Amino acid sequence: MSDDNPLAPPPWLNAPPVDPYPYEESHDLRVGPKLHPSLDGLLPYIGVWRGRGRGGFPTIEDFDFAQEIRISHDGRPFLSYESRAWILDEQSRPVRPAGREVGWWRPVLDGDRVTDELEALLTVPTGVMELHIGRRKGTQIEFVTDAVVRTATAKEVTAGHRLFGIVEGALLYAQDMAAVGQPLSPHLSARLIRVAG
Ligand code: HEM
Repeated sequence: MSDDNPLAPPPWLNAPPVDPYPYEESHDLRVGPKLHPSLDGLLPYIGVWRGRGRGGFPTIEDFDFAQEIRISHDGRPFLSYESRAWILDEQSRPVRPAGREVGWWRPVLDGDRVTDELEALLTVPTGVMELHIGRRKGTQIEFVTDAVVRTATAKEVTAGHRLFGIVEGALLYAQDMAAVGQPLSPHLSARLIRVAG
């Protein structure tokens, strides 16, 4: 790189172009890379899920929403978590896009031993990042925030609690938050069924 102009063409610019990202990512255990053994306990979550839920908070009106969650892996010891939700009217028609979230679920290892603990890093586009500590009992996972970081313009979220479970093949969760001066209170609960994977 040139010292005086950081945008000057670098000497390696003439190297051949690179192919598209060469590694597979999968939400379907029948295809793609081999699942990392540390993810065996989280295997029931891998897939694409779609369903509906109900939301509210002491400061807002209750609402109905639909949601898609994609939980995938690339062979390494973490899961990718992506969620998109939209508000529904009384006839279950889409009203507007709502919460989005991306993040990572990371099983905690003790040497080679997989523990029942996991770490989650989650980011929403409204300026909030949450670090969670999760504990898995069977297929049920309880996440509690360890830290919440916010941009200067974000709503004041100070804590979160989420319970995930797989019940009769469906993904169920309940999410509480402490925000805008309110103590930990329910914000969302939903039931999603597997649509792929
Ligand atoms: C399925 C995903 C979600 C849906 C459907 C959803 C929906 C909503 C709705 C409809 C509101 C009322 C204000 C508005 O209309 O925008 C709201 C407010 C809010 N949500 Fe969510 N949300 C979701 C996820 C989240 C997550 C992951 C967080 C955590 C950071 C969060 C934090 C908040 C906060 C802080 C408020 C403001 C409350 C207030 O100002 O009184 N939401 N949400």
